[in-house]
Amino acid sequence: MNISGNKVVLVGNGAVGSSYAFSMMNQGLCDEFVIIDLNKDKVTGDVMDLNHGVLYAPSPTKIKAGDYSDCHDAAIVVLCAGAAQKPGETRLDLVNKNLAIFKSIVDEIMASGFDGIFIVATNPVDILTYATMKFSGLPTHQVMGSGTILDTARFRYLLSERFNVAPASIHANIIGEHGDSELAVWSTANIAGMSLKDYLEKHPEHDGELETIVDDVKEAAYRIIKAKGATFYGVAMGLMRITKAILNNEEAVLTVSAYLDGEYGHKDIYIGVPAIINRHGIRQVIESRLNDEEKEQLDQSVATLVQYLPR
Ligand SMILES: NC(=O)C1=CN([C@@H]2O[C@H](COP(=O)(O)OP(=O)(O)OC[C@H]3O[C@@H](n4cnc5c(N)ncnc54)[C@H](O)[C@@H]3O)[C@@H](O)[C@H]2O)C=CC1
Ligand SMILES: CC(=O)C(=O)O
Repeated sequence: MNISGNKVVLVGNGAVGSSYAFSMMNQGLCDEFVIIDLNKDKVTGDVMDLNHGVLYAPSPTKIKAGDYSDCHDAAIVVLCAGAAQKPGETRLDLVNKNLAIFKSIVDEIMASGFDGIFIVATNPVDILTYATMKFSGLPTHQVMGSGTILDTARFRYLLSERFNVAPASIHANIIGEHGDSELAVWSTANIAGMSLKDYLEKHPEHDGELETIVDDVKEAAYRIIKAKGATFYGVAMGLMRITKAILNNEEAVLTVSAYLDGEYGHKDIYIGVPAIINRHGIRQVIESRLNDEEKEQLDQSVATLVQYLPR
């Protein structure tokens, strides 16, 4: 596995990919950032535009247009290529179209000799992450998806608004499919070690508000797509956060789409769960304690995804 250098290659420079490129440049996280897309004019324009902002970034990134041969010495390849949902479509509706696109992209990347870490964002992300692992033949720890990193951020933002506590000080996760069957792990959610259940007993004015928060998380993408056609800033920050955890060898716990090999009672599936991320990719899936209702919901989410896996 290639764990030297910090070159990042982005494949898919649409709304999500270009927002990710901007957040990466803004944070100055890597020395070299290469962009690949079928739409070469858009890449040319974005590369110029991004480079014109580098002076004001905390440290300089060399940003350039590239092709698949650039992946050979990349530490990370981020996949944002493919079709996005139209209003009314679910993420799972995109599966056949995006699996076909991914087969050709992943084959080209592997032909370059790539041996780094894949981060997948394209939907349905859990299925495409599994497909990337299968198409690439890389070990499961070198392939991850953005999973529920965005849903967890939406959840913690909404909780922070409700309780007037910073999102970073709220410990609460959304797990499962990045999609309609995802679930909130309420049983372990806490603020400074105080469970949300205990917190609510002390703040009865918030009683009954929590279930609407989960609905708001699940509906967020549909509402944003209806309002402006696509969602991209939130996921771009989530992708940047995962990239940072890898490049800085952080051992950070993030809710990514990770391969389950018996954890939570499931095998041979990628799904959103908390996992420790470091320079080697996924070091370990964390098995949070779930209550019976949450376990049942996670089982349902796995059952939903299994039907779509390419076998
Ligand atoms: N995981 C998550 O949390 C989120 C995932 N998404 C997903 O990200 C994906 C991208 O969404 P957008 O950027 O909004 O779509 P977009 O349509 O703006 O961009 C897609 C890009 O992929 C490129 N592309 C298509 N086929 C290609 C190929 N064979 N090789 C290279 N480039 C190719 C297109 O030229 C285009 O630039 C969608 O599947 C969307 O559902 C979007 C938001 C959140
Ligand atoms: C589009 C999508 O997957 C999201 O915003 O959650």
